[in-house]
Amino acid sequence: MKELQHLNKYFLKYKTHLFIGMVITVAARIFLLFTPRYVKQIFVIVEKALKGDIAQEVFKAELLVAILYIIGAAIVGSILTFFMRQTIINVSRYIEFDLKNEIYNQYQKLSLNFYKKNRTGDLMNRITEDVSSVRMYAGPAIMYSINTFTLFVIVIIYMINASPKLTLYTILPLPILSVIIYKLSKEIHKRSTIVQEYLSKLSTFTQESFSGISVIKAYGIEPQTSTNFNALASESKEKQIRLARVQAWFFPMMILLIGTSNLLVIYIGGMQYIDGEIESLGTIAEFIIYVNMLTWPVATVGWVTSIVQQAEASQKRINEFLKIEPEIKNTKNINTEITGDIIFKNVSFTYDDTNIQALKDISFNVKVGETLAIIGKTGSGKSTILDLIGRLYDIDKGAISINKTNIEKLNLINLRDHIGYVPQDAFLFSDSIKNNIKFGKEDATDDDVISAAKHAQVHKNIMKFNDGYNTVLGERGITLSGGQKQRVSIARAIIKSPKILLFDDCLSAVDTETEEKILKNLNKISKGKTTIIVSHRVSSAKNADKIIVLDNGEIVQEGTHETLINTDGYYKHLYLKQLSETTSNKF
Ligand SMILES: Nc1ncnc2c1ncn2[C@@H]1O[C@H](COP(=O)(O)OP(=O)(O)OP(=O)(O)O)[C@@H](O)[C@H]1O
Repeated sequence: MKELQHLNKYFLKYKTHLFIGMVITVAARIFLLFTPRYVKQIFVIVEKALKGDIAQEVFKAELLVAILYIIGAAIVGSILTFFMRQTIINVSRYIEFDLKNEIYNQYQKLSLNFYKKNRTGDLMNRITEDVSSVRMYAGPAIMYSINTFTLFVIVIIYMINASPKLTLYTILPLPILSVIIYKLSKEIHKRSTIVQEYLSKLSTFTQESFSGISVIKAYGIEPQTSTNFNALASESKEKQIRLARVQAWFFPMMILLIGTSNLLVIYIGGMQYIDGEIESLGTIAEFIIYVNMLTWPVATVGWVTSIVQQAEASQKRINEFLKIEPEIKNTKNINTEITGDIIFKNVSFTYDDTNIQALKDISFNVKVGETLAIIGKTGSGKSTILDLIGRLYDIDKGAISINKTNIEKLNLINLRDHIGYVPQDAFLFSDSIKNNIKFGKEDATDDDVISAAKHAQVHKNIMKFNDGYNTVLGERGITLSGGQKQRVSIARAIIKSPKILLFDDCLSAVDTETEEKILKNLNKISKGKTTIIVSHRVSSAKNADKIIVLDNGEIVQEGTHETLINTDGYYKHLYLKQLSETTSNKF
């Protein structure tokens, strides 16, 4: 129960609801317990009438009163049961909502490294499956526990009052029932966890197949994919059948044990009646109802125990994530002015998970209003530099400063707010084009959106769609071409009008003519801003104020386009190669 203490703050938050729920639960049980007592009463009245102890009119009147009591108590009890669920189960839904938000907010705070170390499925499971099983504890488990406790205490008092001996025999099989249900619930949970695992394997498999359907079709591997799917589905079916087998025992076991208790009541009660130990057959009827009333609550003791164990395990997994301190911490809460003067001083950086040293002793600076281009072979560390400016990772050695302040001392939110970043792999959300662009600036007007799209040279393409800017993009923006996606992503960065613009090879999918136009526009809008362009193309770099060439995490060349094309090295080689490609493309 240690892990579940995390929920105490929520129980405290909803204490009024919970208290009302508890009072209603107790009241509902009290009313429902009227039935057996009045059933007995009816037996007594009938017995008296049969013996001729009461007149016909009195008999009818007393019978009517008893029946009305039973009906009235059942109605009130049912209404209270409705409100019992409405209060306690609702509280569990509120707690579920709060907990999901708490986990989601924590996820948002955690750094990229966390996402690399944990699989998406696991992250999803904690916010869905684990929260669901915790909710079962916060709602049904608590409700059934109060229910069982109240019912048990009242019923046992009533039963002992009526016949202590009969009480003993009646409740004897109940603990056995509880233990059996506990064992069954545990087994059901074990098997249903396996079933869940298979269901998520199946959905991951199908999701991947649908996302990669073009590759599957292009390679003609549909039959192989179907065979793999069938194999997985058939394993999943086996697990489902194993689960159904153990679930099938649940009700037969309950019926068997209720039957045994009923038989004991009738047999022992009958013997006691013959021996004159109990006065009326009504007591036997009353006890039969008690036994049936007790069976489900007693069974729930086993069930609730298993729910609490599952919830404890789930909350433990949730707590593990909630306790993680974000690696990248915001050390300053007040905003610091950011103008975009960037200095890298002897920066080295190694990725934790791969142990790859991506940057080795890098030093450079970009002044406000300047454009820096970074050129280099694939894997040379270009994207890493951009990630470090946005403090997606903290560095091992050296210092990165903006406005002469170490970025670790800047307000993180403010820093990222001043950066317009266009990643290599443009990610668009399943939303309208307009909202995808506005993502960078929530309060942007339609005119701002259009202007950003024009600067990114994508306005004309957007206007060709029937719904224009309201065109909804499918999963990962499948209705757009690679180049269009890149340009929407550029518009998203431009609209923010940030102090620092970071472009990570984001013109790779557009033709050189469009690239030229975009670069010209960028030149206009980046006045007074710092721009860093990562590229494999000399055409993207040539107009930059400064160019650095990276190789294997080190700066191997540095200068302007003019100086670099006149110096032997990677840049000149690349320039000549791309120049000859352009020339040959013209013919
Ligand atoms: N998230 C990461 N985790 C671990 N290693 C990484 C990660 N990102 C990059 N690396 C490694 O760091 C090195 C530099 O990668 P980086 O992405 O910075 O290169 P790049 O020059 O941008 O390459 P490209 O031109 O192909 O985009 C590579 O060896 C890469 O494998």
